[in-house]
Amino acid sequence: MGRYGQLVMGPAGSGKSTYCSNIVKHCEVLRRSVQVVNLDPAAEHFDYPVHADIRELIHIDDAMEDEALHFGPNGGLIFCMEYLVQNLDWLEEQLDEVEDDYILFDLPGQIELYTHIPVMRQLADKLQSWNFNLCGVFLLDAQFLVEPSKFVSGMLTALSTMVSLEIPHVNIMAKLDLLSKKDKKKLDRYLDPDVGTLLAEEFDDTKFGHRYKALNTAMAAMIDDFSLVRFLPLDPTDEDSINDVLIHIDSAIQYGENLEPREPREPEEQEPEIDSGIDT
Ligand SMILES: Nc1nc2c(ncn2[C@@H]2O[C@H](COP(=O)(O)OP(=O)(O)OP(=O)(O)O)[C@@H](O)[C@H]2O)c(=O)[nH]1
Ligand SMILES: [Mg+2]
Repeated sequence: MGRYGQLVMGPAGSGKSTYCSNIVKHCEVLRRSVQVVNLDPAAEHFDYPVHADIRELIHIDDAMEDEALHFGPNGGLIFCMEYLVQNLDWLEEQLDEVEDDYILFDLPGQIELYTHIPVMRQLADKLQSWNFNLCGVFLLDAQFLVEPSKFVSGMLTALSTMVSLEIPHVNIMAKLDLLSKKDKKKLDRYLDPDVGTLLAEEFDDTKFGHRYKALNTAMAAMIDDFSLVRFLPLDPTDEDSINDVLIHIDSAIQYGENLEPREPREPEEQEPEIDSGIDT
């Protein structure tokens, strides 16, 4: 069996660690083995069993409390991630111990890490050289997506991450359970967006919109023409929704194509049926 990995990315608080924990719980029911590696040196709390933890290599406090470095929280985080990519043999050792190689990498939420500095690309390249089939999983909080201007800004962040990593990429609209009824009704427009129309509605009657109409039109055309960015909805209270997301990512990394058939469960231990979507 090959090695498979998800790089779980997204802005601060977008739900990355919760997503990892939900996928682990979901896979337990499916009897699928999935491990999580915490790569957030500033993490304080996560409720999944951790296979490896960057804080054993370097902790954000190491960078902030060091007399010579004196970093603040943001510079400290970048320092730690650069330290990680200079010491990737630590990660290689941790990963060598895993038997079933399907790993979720829970990453920090500082957006510069994905858009401005090369550490994520270096990490992804290294994992691929260790035979990982990788998928970038980019989470954005649904509450920050259901307005045209926020949507475009989120979309461009996701796009810039996708372009810089050059690996299969899935965008997720997370925390759907927190949307109001009114916002839920608007959801279809954002899941299958016509960016030009969205922007025109938001900006056409404003001074800004008038001045930057050409720019907005070009941006919308680029996103539409290339179908570059789509979001998958994720409602953690709905197992089908978690399953759909997982099937999508599995197919992006071709997981499941060479799997051995699994033994069926005894009837008494059967849990609620969830279609794994994988032909066994
Ligand atoms: N209702 C709801 N709350 C969520 C969901 N996902 C995350 N949360 C909450 O949002 C907050 C942030 O979630 P985390 O999973 O820690 O987010 P994160 O992206 O790992 O955050 P950082 O690592 O700090 O960047 C927590 O209070 C979670 O309980 C969701 O799908 N639904
Ligand atoms: Mg987290």
